[in-house]
Amino acid sequence: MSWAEARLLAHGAARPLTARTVPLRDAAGLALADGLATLQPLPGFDTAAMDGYAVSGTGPWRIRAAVRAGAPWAGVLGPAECVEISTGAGVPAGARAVLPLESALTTADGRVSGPVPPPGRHIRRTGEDAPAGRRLAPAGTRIGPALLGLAAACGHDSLRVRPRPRVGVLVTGDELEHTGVPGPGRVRDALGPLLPALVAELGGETEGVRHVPDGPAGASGSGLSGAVRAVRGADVVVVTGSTSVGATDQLRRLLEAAGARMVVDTVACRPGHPMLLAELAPDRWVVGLPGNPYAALVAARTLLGPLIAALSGRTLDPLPCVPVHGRARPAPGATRLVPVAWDGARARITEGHGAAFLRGPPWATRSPRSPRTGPTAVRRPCS
Ligand SMILES: Nc1nc2c(c(=O)[nH]1)N[C@H]1C(S)=C(S)[C@@H](COP(=O)(O)OP(=O)(O)OC[C@H]3O[C@@H](n4cnc5c(N)ncnc54)[C@H](O)[C@@H]3O)O[C@H]1N2
Ligand code: MOO
Repeated sequence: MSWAEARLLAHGAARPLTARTVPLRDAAGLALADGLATLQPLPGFDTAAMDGYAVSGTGPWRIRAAVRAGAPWAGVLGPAECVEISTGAGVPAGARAVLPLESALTTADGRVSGPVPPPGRHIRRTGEDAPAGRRLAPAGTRIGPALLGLAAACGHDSLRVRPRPRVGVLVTGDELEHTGVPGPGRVRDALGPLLPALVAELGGETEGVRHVPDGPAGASGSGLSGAVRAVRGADVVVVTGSTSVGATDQLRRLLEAAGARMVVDTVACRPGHPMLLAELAPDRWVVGLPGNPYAALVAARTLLGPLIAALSGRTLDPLPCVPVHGRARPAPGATRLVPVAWDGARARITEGHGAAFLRGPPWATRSPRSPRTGPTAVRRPCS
């Protein structure tokens, strides 16, 4: 299976989690379950955009009232009349424009004079940004700070969202140490710390990280199969370091014995090819990541990212197609996955990306511009 196909299959495998309604303060980072429509026109009334005078006809203008933000004035301006007005206040009926304070003079008889502003000057018209009912974001949009502000501006107190998929992490490997500098033949666990942060970045929530011995399940139910059963309440169980064909690599045997449905079983990419995705029971997913840390990272981006996006009701972003420079070993018949840092419109391969090493990946950066807004010559989506 090609790398591109594996990504799409992982995204296509799962249906979105059941939607729930949450207050705005709890919605950051989640995905909209429904489109976001505005409950009122934006802005909701003709609004002064400058401190000054809302004037009618030509001057000099007689001042009828002082209008402040939040306290509308119900009168109607006639010719040569004005109100003193604050930025953000409602512009009264009959006003043609706002004359800024800096352009206005007061005459000896207390009237206002100044250049006649063109119609509509410094007035934000009702619904100028969006009429009431307009859909401003589709279902599946990830809710960032600006979208929260927009939702509030539209009059919403809560949003229907998809909850964060819950991910249980099982780290296997009898050679692993979880603190300090490992002794001879021992290895420091890099994935226990890496995965919760990656899961959060991908839009999920880690239920817990458990360390599981390599040995098969004994009568006590210990071992990987017992550990997978013990992860309750998670939508996805991620297992690291048990994907190969060695004596201690039990994940495929365990899945087969449990009657799991394999969705992705080995991918034509380097590193990370032993990765897998299986449905253990309806709506319960297992992602197998290779033990080599960089291989695990790319495998998680290949399968876990799209799976979490699907469970969250989000679409998969198209991949940008850009010129890349730097050294990468070709992988005949497979996709070579390398960390890249953006270097203007090009991507530079960061050194130190062997399957077992994490020296290069921390320097990888996301695209500085969306593939949809960048110059098309260098950012056509890859097929
Ligand atoms: N006969 C074959 N052997 C291997 C093949 C193969 O096709 N045939 N594939 C190799 C590739 S590629 C990979 S990747 C690994 C995948 O193996 P596992 O997923 O079973 O992982 P392990 O064997 O347990 O570990 C591999 C390597 O990674 C280190 N490791 C494991 N977990 C961690 C961790 N949490 N933090 C840091 N390092 C970790 C472990 O010590 C090993 O060095 O299989 C190859 N073999
Ligand atoms: O392909 Mo393995 O996944 O070399 O680390």
